Amino acid sequence: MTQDTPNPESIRLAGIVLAGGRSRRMGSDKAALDWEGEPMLARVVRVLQERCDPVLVVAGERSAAYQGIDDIRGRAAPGIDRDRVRWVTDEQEGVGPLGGLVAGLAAAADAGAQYAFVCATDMPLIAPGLIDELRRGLTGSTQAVIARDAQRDHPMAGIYRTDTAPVIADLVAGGERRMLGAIEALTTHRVGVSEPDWLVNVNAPEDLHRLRAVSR
Ligand SMILES: Nc1nc2c(ncn2[C@@H]2O[C@H](COP(=O)(O)OP(=O)(O)OP(=O)(O)O)[C@@H](O)[C@H]2O)c(=O)[nH]1
Repeated sequence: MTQDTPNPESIRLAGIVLAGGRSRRMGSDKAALDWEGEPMLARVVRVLQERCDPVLVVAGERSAAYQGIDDIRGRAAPGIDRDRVRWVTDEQEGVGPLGGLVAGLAAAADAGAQYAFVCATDMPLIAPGLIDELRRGLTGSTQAVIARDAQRDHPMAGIYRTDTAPVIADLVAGGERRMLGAIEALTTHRVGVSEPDWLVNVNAPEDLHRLRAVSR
């Protein structure tokens, strides 16, 4: 069956922010870390809301991020429309971001979205332009469009069809834990993005210090 290439401008995109995990290398909850005056999670949600509806924040109840998420839920976060944010809990704890991806895609499908832009909470330089460039890479048969830079593929920055949730759930059930495992199993298109900074993520305090120094 051939599928028509969707019109990139008319695709309704949900947003998924993977925000669980342990933040072991950082030593504190990455979602709650300050970036230019706001928690990183709040920043990422605010940027996604420029292109995605709803935005789904996915984390496990025991994850380090829960504190940060609760802070953002409880506090007035400027620029965020809280009615368009949903909070999704990992179905299975401890299987890492791939488990969060399954829960997020299933929730996005329930919300009526055919596609979802997926990213991580630890990407403080993310911008709507990244979503626009990925969206233009979608064709009818594409199950995932992910960003790549000169070094590598970035499955944490991609648009996924929401009907791939069961495929990825099967991978997780089979023991797969790598995000790359998902894109190897799907019909994936890679897009070289014009601004590699959009893809920068911070894992440890030194990453954050370095990025703050160069962003000044
Ligand atoms: N929903 C969900 N998100 C996760 C999970 N594990 C990691 N993430 C998110 O996926 C992104 C990349 O996570 P990693 O840096 O690989 O893992 P981490 O647990 O955050 O950090 P480390 O403990 O230092 O490995 C981050 O935005 C995390 O918040 C998980 O089990 N569930």
